[in-house]
Amino acid sequence: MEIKVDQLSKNYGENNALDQVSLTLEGNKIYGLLGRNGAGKTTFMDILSGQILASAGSISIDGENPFDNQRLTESICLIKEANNFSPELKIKQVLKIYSYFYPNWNQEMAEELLEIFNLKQSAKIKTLSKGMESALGITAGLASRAPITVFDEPYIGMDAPSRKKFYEILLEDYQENPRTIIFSTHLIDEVSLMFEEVIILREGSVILQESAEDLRAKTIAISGPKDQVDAFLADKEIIQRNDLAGSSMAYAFGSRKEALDAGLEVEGVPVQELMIHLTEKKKGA
Ligand SMILES: Nc1ncnc2c1ncn2[C@@H]1O[C@H](COP(=O)(O)OP(=O)(O)OP(=O)(O)O)[C@@H](O)[C@H]1O
Repeated sequence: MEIKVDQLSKNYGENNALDQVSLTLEGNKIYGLLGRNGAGKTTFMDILSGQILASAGSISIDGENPFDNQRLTESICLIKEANNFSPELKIKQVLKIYSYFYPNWNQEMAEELLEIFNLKQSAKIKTLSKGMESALGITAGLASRAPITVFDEPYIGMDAPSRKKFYEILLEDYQENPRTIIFSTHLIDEVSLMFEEVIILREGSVILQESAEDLRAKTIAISGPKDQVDAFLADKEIIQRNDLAGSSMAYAFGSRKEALDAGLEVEGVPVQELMIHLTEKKKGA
C-alpha cells in the first residue's frame, strides 16, 4: 500500500508537532522512523493510522484518507508503547477482538508468540507487568499481519532477550509475509540493521529519507596517520573521530575510492553510529 504525505502539518497551539512534511512510502519495506524526543514521530504515526486529524496538508493510503476510514483501519495496526488494551480484558479476549478486526489475523502465530513470551491467555491485562504488556502488544501487532503495521516504541519494559526474540520473529515473518512495517525507536543500535529505509524527523520536519543501503554506501570509516586523515577530512562531514598518538580514525561522509586513493584504510561505518549522528545533529547544522 502506498502512503503519500503532502505538506502535512499538525499544530498544538503555537507548537508545530509536524511542519509541512512531505513523503512517499512505496510500501512492503521495513521503515525506521527516527528522531529525538518531541521530533513528531508519534504525531505522524497517529495521523497515519487515522487516530487524529492533521491541521493542514494531506495524507493518503492507496489514495484514501485514513481518518475514520473503516476500510483502511482494518489494514493498519498501530501498537503504541502502552495502553493498547483495556485493563479489564483477558489476553484471550484481546486476541479475539484482534481476530475480528484484522482480516489477515494469524491465531496460530499469536498463540506461539504468547508461549514464547510466557503469557497465559487467562491473564487479565491489568495484572501484567510493563514488559509483559509490551510483549502482548508485539504479539498482537505481528499476528495482525496488517498490510501496514506501525510499532511506536513497542517494547518498553521488555528485557534484552525478549527484544532479540521479537526482532528475530519479525524478520522471519516479514520474509514470508512482506508488508509495510514502520518502526519508531530510540534503541537505534539494536534495530538499525533491520531497516530498509530510514526517515529522520527533527523538530517536525523530515531531514532525511533514504535507503539504508544508500546510507551505507555514502559513509566510510577511515584510519591512517593523523596528517593524512586531517587532509582527507578537510572538506568532509565528520560523524565521529578519535585520535591516538600519531594516528587517527574517523567516520565520515565520503567515497571509499577517494579515501583509498588518499592512502587510508577504509571500512564501512556501523549503521547505528550514522543514525545516532544524524538524529543528534543540531538544526541548521
Ligand atoms: N496532545 C498534545 N497536546 C499538545 N502538544 C502535543 C500533543 N502531542 C504531542 N505534542 C507535542 O508535539 C511535539 C511532537 O510530539 P511527538 O509525541 O509526536 O514526538 P515524538 O517524536 O514521538 O517524541 P518521543 O520520542 O518523545 O516519543 C512535542 O513538542 C509534543 O510536546
